Amino acid sequence: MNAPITPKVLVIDDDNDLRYSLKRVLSGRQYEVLEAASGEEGLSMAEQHNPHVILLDNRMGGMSGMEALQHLRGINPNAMIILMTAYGTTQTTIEAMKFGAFDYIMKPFDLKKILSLTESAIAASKDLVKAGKEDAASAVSNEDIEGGIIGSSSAMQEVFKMIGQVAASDVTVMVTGESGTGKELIARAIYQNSLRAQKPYIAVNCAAIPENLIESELFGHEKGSFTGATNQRIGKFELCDGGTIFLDEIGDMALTTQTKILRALQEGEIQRVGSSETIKVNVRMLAATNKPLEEMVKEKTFREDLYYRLNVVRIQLPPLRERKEDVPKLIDFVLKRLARDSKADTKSISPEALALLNQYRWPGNVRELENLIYRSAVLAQGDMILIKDLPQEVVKAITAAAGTAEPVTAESEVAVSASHTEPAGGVEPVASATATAPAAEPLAPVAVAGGSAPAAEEGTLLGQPSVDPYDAVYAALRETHVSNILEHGERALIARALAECGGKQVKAAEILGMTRATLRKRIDQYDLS
Ligand SMILES: Nc1ncnc2c1ncn2[C@@H]1O[C@H](COP(=O)(O)OP(=O)(O)OP(=O)(O)O)[C@@H](O)[C@H]1O
Repeated sequence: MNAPITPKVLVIDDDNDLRYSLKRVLSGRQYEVLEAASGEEGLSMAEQHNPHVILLDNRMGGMSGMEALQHLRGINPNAMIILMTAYGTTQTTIEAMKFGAFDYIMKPFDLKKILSLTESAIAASKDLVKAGKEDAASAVSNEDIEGGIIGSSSAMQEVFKMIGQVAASDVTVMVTGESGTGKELIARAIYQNSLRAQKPYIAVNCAAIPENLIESELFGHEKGSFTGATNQRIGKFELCDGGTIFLDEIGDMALTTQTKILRALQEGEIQRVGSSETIKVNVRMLAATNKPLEEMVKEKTFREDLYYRLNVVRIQLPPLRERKEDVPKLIDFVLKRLARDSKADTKSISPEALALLNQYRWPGNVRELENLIYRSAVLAQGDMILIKDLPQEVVKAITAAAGTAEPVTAESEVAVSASHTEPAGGVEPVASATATAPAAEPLAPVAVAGGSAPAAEEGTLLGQPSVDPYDAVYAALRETHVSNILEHGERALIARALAECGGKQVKAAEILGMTRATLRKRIDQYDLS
C-alpha cells in the first residue's frame, strides 16, 4: 500500500509576517508548507514542487497575483489556488473566478477560515487527481470591465463568484433583492463579463412603462397598428439582437406581456404589434425584481412557466443591513466618485460617524447610503464628514434605538427612507435641519493599529484595525443626551443584557457585574420592566 501523500501548500506573498503566520498554522496541520516572496518566485516553486494548494496574494510588488494566477493555471492545472487580497474589488473576485481560482479570501482573515478553505481545497485537489482529470477551466478573455461594485462581505463575494461562473454562458439569470441593493449593477456586470460584452445591452424598467405601451416598447409595432402608431417602430428585442436584455421589475409586467416574453425566451421569436410576421431574435435575458414572485405565481399574477424559465440561475442580493462590513468601503467609494465628478471634495468620514452609521439598518440599502453620503459630504465643512453632518433623523433613529435596546423601528425607518431615496446622482442634496444642527466638538481620531502584526494565533484577524466602539457611542450621545450620558449608557446596557438573557435577572446581573438587588432598582428607575 502506498503511504499517504503529505499535502503541499505553497504560500506566495510578499508580506513576511503573513507568510510566517500561515506557515505556522498550516505546518501544525501536517502540511508541507513552501514559501515564495514574489509572483515570479512562486511560479518557479510551483513548477518545481507541484503543490496541491496555492495561497496567492493579489497585491505584490512585481508580478501581480492575478497575473501569477493565470501562469499558475498553465504550470499546474491541478493545483487549487486561493487568492488572498486586502484590496478586494469586485473586479478582482470576478476575474479570479474566471481565471479558475478555487476560491477567494479577503484580508484580514481569520486563520480558522483560511485553514478550512485550505482543507476544502486539498480535498478538491485529491478528488481531481483521483478522477485523473485535467482541470478544464481555461482563462477566458481578459476584457476590462468598468468595476464600480463594492462588496467584501462574504455574501457579496458569493455573488461575485456567481457572476464569474454564469457570465460566460447564455443562461437566464434572475436577480432578486430589496430595492437599492444593486440588482441593475449586477445585471450589468454579468453582461460586461459575458461573451456578448461587445454586443448591445438594453435595460427595460417594466414598472416605468405604461401597460398599453410595453409590448410596443419591447417588440415594436407596425404603422397604424393602434391609435398614435404613426410610424413603424423597432422594439428593444430586435434592437438588442445578439446582445443582452435586462428586464427590471419583471414582477410588474402584465400577464399578456409575460406570455410574449415566454415565447421570446423559449422560441427566440417575437412579433411586432400589429404584424403576423415572426421575427427570430437571439437575445440573452436577465431579469430582476423585488416582488415575491413565488407568491405571485401562487396568486396566478405571474406565469409559473415564465417563472421557471427566468429563474434558471438566481442571484439573491442581501440587504445592506446583513453585510454591514461593506459600509466603510461603500462610503469611501461614494466619496471618491463624488470627488471625481466634482460634486463634493470631502475625503473621508470620522471614525465616530462611521461607527454610528454601522448601527443603522439602511432600509433603502446602497441607494440610501449613496444619497446620505452625498448630502453629508456637501454639508461637511472640512475634509471629513463628522456626526454633525449626518442627517439628524438618522442620528436620532440610531440613538433612540440604542436607548431602548430595540432595533431601529419600522416607523423611523420609513421616515428616514422617504427622505433619502432620491435617484442617485441626479438630485441636489437637501439642506435640512442637518445644516443648523449644533456642532459637536470633533473627538480625537480613534487609534488604528498600524504595522504588521507578529505571527497570529488561530481565531485572530490578521491586519485588522482596532476601533473602540465607545468612541462612536460617546460622540453620538454627546449630541443627543448631553446632560445624562452615564444614565443613558447604563440604561442601554442593562436593557441589552436583559434582552440577551431573555429577561432573566440573575444572569443579566452577572453579565453587568451588579447585584440582583441593584439591577432591580435600576429596572424600576429606568422603567425597563
Ligand atoms: N455593491 C455596490 N457597490 C457600489 N454601488 C452600488 C452597489 N450596489 C448598489 N449600488 C448603487 O446603488 C444604487 C442602486 O443600485 P441599483 O439601481 O442597481 O439597485 P436595484 O436593486 O436595481 O434597485 P431597484 O430595485 O430600486 O431598481 C445605484 O446608484 C448603484 O450604483
